[in-house]
Amino acid sequence: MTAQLLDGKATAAEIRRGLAERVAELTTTVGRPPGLGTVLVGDDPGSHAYVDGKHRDCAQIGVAPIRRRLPVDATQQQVEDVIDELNADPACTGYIVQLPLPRHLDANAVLERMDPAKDADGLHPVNLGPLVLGVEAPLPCTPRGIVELLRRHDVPLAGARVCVVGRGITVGRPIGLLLTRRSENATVTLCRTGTEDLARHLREADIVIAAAGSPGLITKAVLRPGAAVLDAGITRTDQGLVGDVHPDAATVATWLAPMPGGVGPMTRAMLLANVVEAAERNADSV
Ligand SMILES: Nc1nc(=O)c2c([nH]1)NC[C@@H]1CN(c3ccc(C(=O)N[C@@H](CCC(=O)O)C(=O)O)cc3)C=[N+]21
Repeated sequence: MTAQLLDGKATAAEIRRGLAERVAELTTTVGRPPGLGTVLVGDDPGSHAYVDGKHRDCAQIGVAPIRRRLPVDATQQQVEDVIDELNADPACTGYIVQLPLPRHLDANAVLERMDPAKDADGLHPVNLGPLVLGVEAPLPCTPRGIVELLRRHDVPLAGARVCVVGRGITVGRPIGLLLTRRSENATVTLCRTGTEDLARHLREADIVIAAAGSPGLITKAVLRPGAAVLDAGITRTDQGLVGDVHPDAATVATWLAPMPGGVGPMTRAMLLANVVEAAERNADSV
């Protein structure tokens, strides 16, 4: 058996086509396109590549890119000045601060200074409250992308046993909150790589979401035959980017969202969706 592809690349392209139509309409009614800002501090090549990708996505659907770059030794004040500037800029509908920030900066203070209405990542503390409450607010992009990918491939969620590995703020922790909403009704076990008997939790799961940043962690040996497997892990090595899911997993899984081509493109599509939705909310309120 070889797993069917949860094709994030194709699904994201389809989502972008729908968003492009909404952007065209907004641009006409509002008189200017929605704008997505990125704040990049330092010169980490990986971060540069990700941010470039986000700007390419913007260009494809007619969203205006707003780039802000700061040197690796930027002060807290300099970064916060950029945040204040984007908060005040009416052309900037939403923006992200590319993480991680250099260690000398206080990332939480930077994120808290953002206007929550412009939080394209859905990671502002003010937007994490509604995530827990299940009321409307921008959703974290990777969890939203994972749910969208599963839905569009008719992978059943209601009653499914989901094992998440990784309890990070961008993926693991919030995906547990999304999947246990009434609209999804999954049963979620949230593990870390050090969870005792991790293999036992994994073997019980109908759906495995790997977000640990631990290359090759999920092998066929720890999977229930027929499980759906989504790789949200990404580690930069000398051999290139490596996911959390071992290639042999494809021989026992029914569904596989691979890295690359699975969760990553969906994350980027959801960033665009968050910006377009923010622009639509703004257009409705004037
Ligand atoms: N404020 C903030 N928001 C983020 O969303 C954020 C961040 N900081 N910091 C870094 C991580 C990482 N991340 C990725 C998104 C897409 C791909 C992606 O599209 N990957 C391609 C492959 C990329 C390649 O080949 O270079 C794929 O999986 O097919 C990867 C990584 C977003 N992040």
